[in-house]
Amino acid sequence: MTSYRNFGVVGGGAWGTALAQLLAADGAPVRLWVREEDVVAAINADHRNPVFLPGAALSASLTATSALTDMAACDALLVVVPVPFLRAVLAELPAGDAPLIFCSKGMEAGSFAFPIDMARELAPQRPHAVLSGPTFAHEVAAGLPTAITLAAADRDLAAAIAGAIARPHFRPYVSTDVIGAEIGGAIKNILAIACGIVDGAGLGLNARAALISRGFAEMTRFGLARGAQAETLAGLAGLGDLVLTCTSSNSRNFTLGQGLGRGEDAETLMADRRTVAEGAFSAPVIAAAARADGIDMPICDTVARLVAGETRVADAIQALLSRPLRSEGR
Ligand SMILES: NC(=O)c1ccc[n+]([C@@H]2O[C@H](COP(=O)([O-])OP(=O)(O)OC[C@H]3O[C@@H](n4cnc5c(N)ncnc54)[C@H](O)[C@@H]3O)[C@@H](O)[C@H]2O)c1
Ligand SMILES: O=P(O)(O)OC[C@H](O)CO
Repeated sequence: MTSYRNFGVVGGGAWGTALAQLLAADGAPVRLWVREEDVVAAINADHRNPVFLPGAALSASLTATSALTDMAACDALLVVVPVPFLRAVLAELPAGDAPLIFCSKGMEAGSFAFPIDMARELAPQRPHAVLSGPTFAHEVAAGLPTAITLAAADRDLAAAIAGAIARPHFRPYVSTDVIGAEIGGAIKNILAIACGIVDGAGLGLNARAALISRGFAEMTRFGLARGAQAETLAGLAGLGDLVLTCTSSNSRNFTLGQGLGRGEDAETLMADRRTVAEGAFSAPVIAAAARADGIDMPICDTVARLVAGETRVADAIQALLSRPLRSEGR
């Protein structure tokens, strides 16, 4: 079985930096591609990422570069670029056959592509995998216990990557259900915005539990229709991540929702921020994909309309609560 030792990480936001630190903590050399020159300089000089992961001390063996060509020497690449910018970065990656392990959570506007779909188009010669689950970056960087799904169509590839990135406190579970892992991560972000809205609007914990449960029903309908396995959606990359992000103000998606719930408008909340709330990008895309496929996803659709400023929170809640009664299995 191939063993991967020379990891590169593409994307120096909070999650890319935390994953690079995970792999470099034992002194292994890890190369991190970072778009922002000030962040490259801070990582190399001070071993810190003050913009995206303040507070985490980084190993000296983690070095940053702003040149994607420097990633050519790596034998596996973790790709951690937010989905709206992913296509452009993939197109600039140097050619090679090192596997790409996608760690971003979302669906691209227009194409309805998940990261793996973009990779099949732009880097078909490379093997592909997905890493997704309940993983706040600052906790992983701090070495707190974490479990995650590592999915690849080729089980041997998934097992080889899982073995190479596993650490005593970081436990990947192997799966071949790539689409399930991608769908779980993309949809939980949207539902975290919904739960933040409920929190910000002071609607109570019953409402939050109802949203998590009915939101999971939406994730399951969408996933099963696209060939995902129910056990993946009920696992770390689906329900596990849904519970984490829907219950914590450490989540950027949840805090965006809290602002919306307090009556602030989405444009103001998202202006000038350097971090991403992927759910705001994915909500209209998943809602449109579901509509096109005839899949009922009222919560995701409502989040999409709230983020677009097309409805007000009070009206949206009223509309959701006044839908016709139905069986729970639907
Ligand atoms: N932060 C977490 O705890 C966490 C955990 C798991 C998964 N994720 C996922 O990882 C992905 C990256 O999130 P993050 O938290 O690392 O990012 P972040 O919010 O910390 O930082 C934003 C990132 O976007 C990049 N960016 C901004 N504009 C860009 C452009 N035009 N072209 C290319 N890149 C651009 C920045 O360079 C930076 O890397 C997202 O899909 C997120 O859902 C995040
Ligand atoms: O801060 P969020 O909402 O992007 O969530 C971060 C991770 O996806 C949690 O698993």
